[in-house]
Amino acid sequence: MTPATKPVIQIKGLRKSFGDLHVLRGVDLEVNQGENVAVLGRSGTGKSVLIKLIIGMLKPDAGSVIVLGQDVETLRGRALDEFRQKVGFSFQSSALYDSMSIRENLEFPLVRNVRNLSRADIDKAVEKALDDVGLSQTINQMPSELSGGQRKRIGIARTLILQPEIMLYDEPTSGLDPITSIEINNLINEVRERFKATSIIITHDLTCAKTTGDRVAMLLDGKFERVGSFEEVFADPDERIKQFYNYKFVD
Ligand SMILES: Nc1ncnc2c1ncn2[C@@H]1O[C@H](COP(=O)(O)OP(=O)(O)OP(=O)(O)O)[C@@H](O)[C@H]1O
Repeated sequence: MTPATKPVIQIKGLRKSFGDLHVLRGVDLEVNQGENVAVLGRSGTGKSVLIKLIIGMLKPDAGSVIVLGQDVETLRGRALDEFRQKVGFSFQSSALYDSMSIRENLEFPLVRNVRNLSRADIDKAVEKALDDVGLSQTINQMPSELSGGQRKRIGIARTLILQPEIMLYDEPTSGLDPITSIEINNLINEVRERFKATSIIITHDLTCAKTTGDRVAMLLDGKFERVGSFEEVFADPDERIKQFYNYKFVD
């Protein structure tokens, strides 16, 4: 197997229900090293549940999630902490601490997760992470002084600072105007190029899926009904796809 086709996320027969609500009904997906997969689905179809299963925040009812060769369900304690450092999760809300400066927001995951770092190491890592997302000038600002797009970038920088092997983006463009969305899409692609990271991008945004996804996986009725290039997934759309994605998108 060549490195280009090495699967780093392997999901098989994954099922998850909450009482009578059968959210995931047999999800299968393989994501290869260095690949960006965009997961599209309507609100409430289980995209966040899927992410939580991938990072071990939820347990599957059936099926398996193997990430970086480890069965996520079996990870506990320190092994789970180490695993979560390799899998960066960028929240929909950016989840910045409003009372902390941008510098302090970026230091936070480092200080919490990496032991024995010197002040100089921390400063260097923060400066590099900010430079990676093109926002060096914001280092001493507060989150409230930044635009929505800048906050999303800082959220991504805060995830990148731990140099994860996998990036999970939850709605990276939600609430942004089309131009700022394009900038975030470009950043997601740059992250793949520069860090050779493997990414799953959860989105409702067709432009985001088209721009960032090497492949697109369409979650419908608890399963990935269609997986392939954007063009393949939207060729010959059935009624369920047409109903929700019948609008124009930016190229
Ligand atoms: N811990 C939980 N307990 C009970 N029900 C839950 C739990 N987590 C999610 N659900 C339900 O599972 C369904 C899928 O939720 P999920 O958050 O994954 O949707 P989503 O596709 O991410 O939606 P959105 O695009 O709106 O964020 C929803 O009906 C939700 O209410």
